Amino acid sequence: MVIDVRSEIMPLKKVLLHRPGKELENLTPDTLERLLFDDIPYLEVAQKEHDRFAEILRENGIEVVYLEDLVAETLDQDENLKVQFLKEFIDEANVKVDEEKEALFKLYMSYTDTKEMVLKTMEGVKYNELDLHSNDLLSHLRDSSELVVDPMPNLYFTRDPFASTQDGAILNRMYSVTRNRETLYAYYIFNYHKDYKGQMSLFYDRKNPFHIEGGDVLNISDEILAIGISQRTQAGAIDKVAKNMLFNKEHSNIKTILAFDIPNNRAMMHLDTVFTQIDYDKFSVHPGILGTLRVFELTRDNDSIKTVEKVGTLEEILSEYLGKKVTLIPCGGNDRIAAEREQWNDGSNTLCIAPGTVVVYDRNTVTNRLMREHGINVIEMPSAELSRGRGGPRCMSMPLVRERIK
Ligand SMILES: NC(=O)NCCC[C@H](N)C(=O)O
Repeated sequence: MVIDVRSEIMPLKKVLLHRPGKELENLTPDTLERLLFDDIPYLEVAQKEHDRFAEILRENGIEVVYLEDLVAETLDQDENLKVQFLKEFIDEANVKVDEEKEALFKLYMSYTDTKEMVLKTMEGVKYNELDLHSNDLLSHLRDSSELVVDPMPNLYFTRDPFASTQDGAILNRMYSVTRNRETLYAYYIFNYHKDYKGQMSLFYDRKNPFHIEGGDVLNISDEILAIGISQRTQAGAIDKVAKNMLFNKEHSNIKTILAFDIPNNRAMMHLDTVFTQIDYDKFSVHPGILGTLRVFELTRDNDSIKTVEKVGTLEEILSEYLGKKVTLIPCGGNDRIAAEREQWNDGSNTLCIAPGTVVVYDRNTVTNRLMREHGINVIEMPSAELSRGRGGPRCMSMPLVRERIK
């Protein structure tokens, strides 16, 4: 199977990453908020940190594949497909002038190496890179160093444009314009790459009206999917996923979807910024959600879906559905200042690569020590520059294959 993901913790065998590129250098102070960053990373160091992340994964027997490579392989299969992709990409890039669209197409097609072309689509384009000849008022007034196509700096957070689950993926419509453009890459891989086309299920469509993001989706077990109702994921999207997965015996064993109603704010933008599973019975959690939570249980009821509201603490709810008592390890411990500091720097956003083994940001020292005190094998990665994008190791990875629970 090209995709086989039925837990958050079983040994990770294959994972999708994107190495941060020049898109980070097209961030400017006045675009940070719109492009969802809190500062401008130092690209060379961010790349070194990301290379160490990939090296840690490979050292643990995990096959690392890069988004840019899969997209290039897809488009290299057929020149017409490359043209079709570029036309669709330019349409979704919000370019308003026909001459600029034609000049963009010419620029992208001028790349003889398809991977370089793909990286250029990710990086963003300035007017002074285009061969433009118009002599209208617009052309006289535009600043040639301005961007005609936005960069996509969030692409290294491969967790979000789609969510692997069962034998396929939830291919998302995303909350923001800047990130929704990212989902076109996965669309082309899943529908045209020779290894993926027809070899996997799609449980959501990027053209659906409601937004959902992969950071909100946790594979609690082969039969239970947890999805956050958050700043990034709407209830209507969860209803649609439920219809596509609870009545699809051939491709989905999911029997229950748990929709967690979490605070709608940037610090807790996805469910995986407030809790992640790190062992069979252990979770790293943000103390801010240790109180009573609203969770909705969606299950099949003959030909319809039954939705029941459950009220309880995260510990009670997870213990009930996992059928065992779970331990919640608070991010930053019991010190509120440390908890807020380390949650902001994604201390809860761990990537579990095997039961009890997690990759974490080195900067969250209190949380990392606490996890070790609970017997967790904590593998630290450098994070000073990568964390400026407000995502952690789980955000920066999308599992494609995990071993199944025996
Ligand atoms: N799963 C995640 O928590 N992803 C983090 C995404 C960070 C990115 N700057 C965003 O705001 O979407």
